[in-house]
Amino acid sequence: MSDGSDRIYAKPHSQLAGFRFDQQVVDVFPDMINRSVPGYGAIIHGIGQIARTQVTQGSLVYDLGCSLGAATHAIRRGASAQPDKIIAVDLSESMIERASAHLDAFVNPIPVQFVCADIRDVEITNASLVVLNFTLQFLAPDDRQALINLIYEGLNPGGCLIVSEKIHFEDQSVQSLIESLHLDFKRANGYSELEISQKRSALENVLIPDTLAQHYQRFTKAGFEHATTWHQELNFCSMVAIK
Ligand SMILES: C[S@@+](CC[C@H](N)C(=O)[O-])C[C@H]1O[C@@H](n2cnc3c(N)ncnc32)[C@H](O)[C@@H]1O
Ligand SMILES: O=C(O)C(=O)C[C@]1(C(=O)O)C=C[C@@H](O)C=C1
Repeated sequence: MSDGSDRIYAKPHSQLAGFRFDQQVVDVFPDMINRSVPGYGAIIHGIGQIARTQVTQGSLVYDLGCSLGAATHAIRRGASAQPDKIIAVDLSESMIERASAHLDAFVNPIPVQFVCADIRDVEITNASLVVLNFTLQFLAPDDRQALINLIYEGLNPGGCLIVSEKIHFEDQSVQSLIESLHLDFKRANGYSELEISQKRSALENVLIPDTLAQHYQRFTKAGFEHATTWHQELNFCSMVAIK
């Protein structure tokens, strides 16, 4: 039985498979993401604050790639208007199972519908807020623009999209400096060199980061006229685009 601490890569793996959001990741996910992503807690808190003004009466809210629903619960706590519901989508059955099982522990009048599906197949409509919190980076790069276009079309006027991502820097010196600071962050959170290097290999070709410029170009191409980065810590940032 797991105590919730992430030791997935603590022992040498003879064959390293690509990273997957399976049951063993579900069992340690909160610990893993907090120890791996600088600013994760602040971003979840900020999503709740953005929800306070952005979520509108009778609209729909989408949490795409919801994992265990951390952003969903922040939105429920933060929203000051009553949306129809939050549609929280994830492709991992294990994630959706665990998120659904724990829903009743969070008492709140805003209904949540957990859906196990590919976010590329979800119909987005009447949306006041759409969240992609560290999800877009796992989609094939060629599929990213089409998803942002669909989200733009499904947002109500004034509606907003939050995209949090691991980012890559075009400038090699900046990339190496920030990357080494991120490795220090992981070490300071108790990950060994073996854990860090095995996780890095597992994420190769699975998590493909864009540059900030690529994100902004994508927003503009979809039709968004307003976008900014509202949070950044090292190579992890959160952007907001408003229709
Ligand atoms: C880093 S986690 C997201 C964390 C979560 N949003 C949070 O705030 O805690 C990425 C999630 O995206 C999901 N995912 C990746 N590709 C997906 C896709 N094509 N459709 C639906 N979910 C996807 C994974 O299963 C995983 O649970
Ligand atoms: O880039 C890394 O080293 C990570 O561990 C990042 C990351 C992410 O951004 O989603 C990858 C997988 C886990 O979900 C937790 C964190």
